[in-house]
Amino acid sequence: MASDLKNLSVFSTDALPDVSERRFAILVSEWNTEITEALFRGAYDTLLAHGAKADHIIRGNVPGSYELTLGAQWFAQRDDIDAVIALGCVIQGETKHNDYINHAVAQGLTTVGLKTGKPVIFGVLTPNDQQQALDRAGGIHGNKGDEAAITAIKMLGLQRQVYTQF
Ligand SMILES: Nc1c(NC[C@H](O)[C@H](O)[C@H](O)CO)[nH]c(=O)[nH]c1=O
Ligand SMILES: CC(=O)[C@@H](O)COP(=O)(O)O
Repeated sequence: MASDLKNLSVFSTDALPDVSERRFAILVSEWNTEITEALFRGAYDTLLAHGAKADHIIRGNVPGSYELTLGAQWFAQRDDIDAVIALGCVIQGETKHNDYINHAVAQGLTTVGLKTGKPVIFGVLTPNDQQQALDRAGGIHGNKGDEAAITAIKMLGLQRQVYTQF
């Protein structure tokens, strides 16, 4: 398997932009809270470690991952928010419910980003079981929250590059 024994959170942090004045919203789903709290800790700590200020990070909770989309839209529509990080964990159940949630959230977050022109980061785990979730929330495969934070920072850097005149 592609992810066997790999730390999926290994990423380059070379040439990250200055985000000391950037403002971030982190949305956290309340389903599978052991996992999503670990994702939040990873995202929050990674933002701070790479230049964001604690008072420039706002957290919002949503009941489940399906609600991440509307929560992301509310934050992304704020003039004082530059990027939104959406964190959740949707574990395969007995039915296809998880598929519907995952597809809705992926498409919904994409739409919010496109409509607002702001980075809206998909930090949602879609594991088959609890162990796969634990492995990606600070376990052997890293922390998806770390990755989501770095992704937000990198996209803000690209945004600045794109909209900076020659
Ligand atoms: N089963 C999981 C859910 N289900 C709840 C939905 O996200 C949603 O809140 C509900 O359908 C009402 O709209 N949510 C997760 O984040 N993770 C799950 O494993
Ligand atoms: C993944 C979920 O939505 C959770 O409610 C379990 O779903 P299921 O009813 O398919 O077991």
